[in-house]
Amino acid sequence: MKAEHYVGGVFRSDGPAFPLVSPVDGTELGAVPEATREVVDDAVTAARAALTGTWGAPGGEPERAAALRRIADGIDARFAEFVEAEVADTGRPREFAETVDVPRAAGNFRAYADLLYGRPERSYTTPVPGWSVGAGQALNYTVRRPLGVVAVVSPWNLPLLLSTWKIAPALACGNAVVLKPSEETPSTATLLAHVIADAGLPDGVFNVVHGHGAGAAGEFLTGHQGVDAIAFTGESATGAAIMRNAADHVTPVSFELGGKNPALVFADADLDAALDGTVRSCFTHSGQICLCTERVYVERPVFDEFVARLAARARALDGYGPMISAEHRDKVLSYYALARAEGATVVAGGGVPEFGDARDGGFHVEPTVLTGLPETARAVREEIFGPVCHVAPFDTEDEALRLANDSPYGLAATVWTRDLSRAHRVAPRVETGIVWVNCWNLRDLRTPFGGVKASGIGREGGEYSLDFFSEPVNVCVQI
Ligand SMILES: NC(=O)C1=CN([C@@H]2O[C@H](COP(=O)(O)OP(=O)(O)OC[C@H]3O[C@@H](n4cnc5c(N)ncnc54)[C@H](O)[C@@H]3O)[C@@H](O)[C@H]2O)C=CC1
Ligand SMILES: O=C(O)/C=C/C=C(\O)C(=O)O
Repeated sequence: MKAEHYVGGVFRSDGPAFPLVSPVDGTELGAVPEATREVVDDAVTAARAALTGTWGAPGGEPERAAALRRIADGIDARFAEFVEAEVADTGRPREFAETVDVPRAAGNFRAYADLLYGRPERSYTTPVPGWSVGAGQALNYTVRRPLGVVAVVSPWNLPLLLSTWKIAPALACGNAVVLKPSEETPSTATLLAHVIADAGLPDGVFNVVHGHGAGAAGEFLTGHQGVDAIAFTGESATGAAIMRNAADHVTPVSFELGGKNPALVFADADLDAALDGTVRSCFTHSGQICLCTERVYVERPVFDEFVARLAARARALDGYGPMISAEHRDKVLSYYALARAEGATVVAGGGVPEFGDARDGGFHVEPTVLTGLPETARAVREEIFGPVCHVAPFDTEDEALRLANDSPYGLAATVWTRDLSRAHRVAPRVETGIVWVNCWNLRDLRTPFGGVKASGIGREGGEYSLDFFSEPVNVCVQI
């Protein structure tokens, strides 16, 4: 699929082009148009114009829910093309795109078509006070209206899943959307625009502009006066830059940012299950999921066994996929070097795999297990976003919690224990937005999703997204 902008119902490719590079073997896959300020202006103008139509009008829920279902059906109908595009752009295992990315994208639209009907609003009856005019009562009730034009800025790690996770609730609430996908992974966004065009949404309700972030399309969009809200997933430092840019227009933001996620493995855990879970949470998509574990704390009696078995599993991994770009591979490798310099023992991996085929031109790194670093080490504190974890021992529950919470981030944690009381005691004390007990990345789309501290602002999912993407308006009627 050739990457194109989609603006006001029209596909276009204006702006200088930049190359799209395969992370698997470094070959060029195609060219992507870089949206200029004019293209971004056109997209915001088209989105604003669409708001004057029927899309976000009161009572439009049935029409919007039907449209979201047509989009979901359209994704299903082009399933193979979406899989192809996501695999080519990201280099991820095909099975991951087939079982996670594409089904979940359709699922995001279906979930919000359903959720539109499940929203009770409260009403309050208030006595009219003596100092007011007349007597009797007033009835207060809340109506929800769309925010307006929503900018969605999405990352490269789960391009379709994460963009539709924001687009679906934004559209459900009657907003018009301008999507700026990552420059690294533009293809499924263009394909989605075709599906949305075929689903018959009014022109301008959904728009896509391609291009880079800082000093380019992302910055033009998030600083645009015509944008009423920003939903962003990506690096925490980028979130801070977007906030500064949005401050002039006091634009509300919903942020899903980075993490340095801890796993706590207690000695009473089912160690096989904890190992399986930790292999998944550290190495799925080569660690390029914001929910991935990078810090593992293991109770001392099982520490040596756990490290040995985790390292063996890491060494045996195959087909885990490359880093997204040469730049990101170099960043991850620089952390491997830094960890060594900081005194780490490299128990598994630590380098670049050799395949003896075309993949040697790609951006692969080895799954890596480290031990022996102090908690102050940069490799323990900073998000690496690669297939790497540091494993450290602990002796008490309080120590485990102290270690887990000593982080600028607070996105997701996993706790492995057979002790039910301990699980319920520990989970609320971990300073993250999500705590998984004896599992990882089990998702119910109605639950609050997001992080604390530098890991984000606000929550996505279910009614939390519907709340962000709509404005409550209180109507007070004297009766
Ligand atoms: N928490 C998460 O889900 C993710 C975290 N990351 C982290 O970010 C690091 C770098 O990856 P990137 O793709 O470069 O993440 P990023 O945060 O730079 O990019 C995410 C999106 O924001 C846009 N963007 C970048 N700078 C912008 C700006 N100043 N104004 C507006 N938009 C801007 C990008 O074009 C992209 O669409 C990774 O190494 C990882 O640490 C990356 C992807 C997802
Ligand atoms: O990696 C991220 O940024 C977020 C991942 C989110 C999911 O996997 C999810 O919503 O299920």
